[in-house]
Amino acid sequence: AKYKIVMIRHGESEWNQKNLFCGWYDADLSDKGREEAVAAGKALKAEGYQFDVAHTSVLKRAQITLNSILNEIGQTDLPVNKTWRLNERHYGGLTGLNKAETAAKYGEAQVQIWRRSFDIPPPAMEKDHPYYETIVKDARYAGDPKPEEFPMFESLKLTIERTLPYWNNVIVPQIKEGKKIIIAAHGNSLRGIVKHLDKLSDAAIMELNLPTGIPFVYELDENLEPVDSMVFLGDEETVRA
Ligand SMILES: O=C1c2ccccc2C(=O)c2c1cc(NS(=O)(=O)c1ccccc1O)c(O)c2O
Repeated sequence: AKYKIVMIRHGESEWNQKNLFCGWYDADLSDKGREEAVAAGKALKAEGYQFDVAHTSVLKRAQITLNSILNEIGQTDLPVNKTWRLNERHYGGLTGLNKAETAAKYGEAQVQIWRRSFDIPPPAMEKDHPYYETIVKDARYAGDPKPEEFPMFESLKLTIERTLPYWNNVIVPQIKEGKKIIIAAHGNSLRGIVKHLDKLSDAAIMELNLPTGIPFVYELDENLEPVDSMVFLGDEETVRA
């Protein structure tokens, strides 16, 4: 195929481990997540991968995953682009809640509605939310997104709508220049790219749960149409809901 691009969902975070909605909260990787990241680097090294540029989110769980990989393949000097557009979906007022708290606060029926919907957002993160200041005032965002654009909640639809402009305007031109690219991001931002590449329906993309810490490769033709979709390196465990 004309082009190849590698993507990876970050390793398990400390909040994944506790089954908390994480979203834009900057949780660290768990020990397991760090091990996953190192294993991913080793798998890429074993296949001889080298890159010209990396793209990741502004959240440390994706950045540390990427750094582990670059360390394993001996490319710690690689240019890395960090953007909020590759961040995880923003879970609004649910940020920091676990399953029991969510069901207790909103009821099981509402949870099932949210769980199955593509465009119904969670409740907004209000100013009195425990993590409002930590997230909204974080210096890493400094005006991007603009204050009037800064999300306080996202549906999967909204997440995909803010990820794809970065794919189309930044990553695609680099692919066409022949750059070898790795993207280290999050379950829902990667869903946006996968949905776009494979022309998946809203229902189909909601069925797709990318495993943490396993690199996958897309081979694209000259029109950036997939020749090979989502080929996992190492032991594949594609999780389908
Ligand atoms: O409540 C939600 C939800 C609410 C608002 C937007 C999106 C989602 C969503 O995508 C989701 C949910 C629950 C569960 N499962 S759960 O009910 O077991 C659950 C609830 C709370 C925290 C973690 C859990 O695993 C999921 O697997 C989801 O994908």
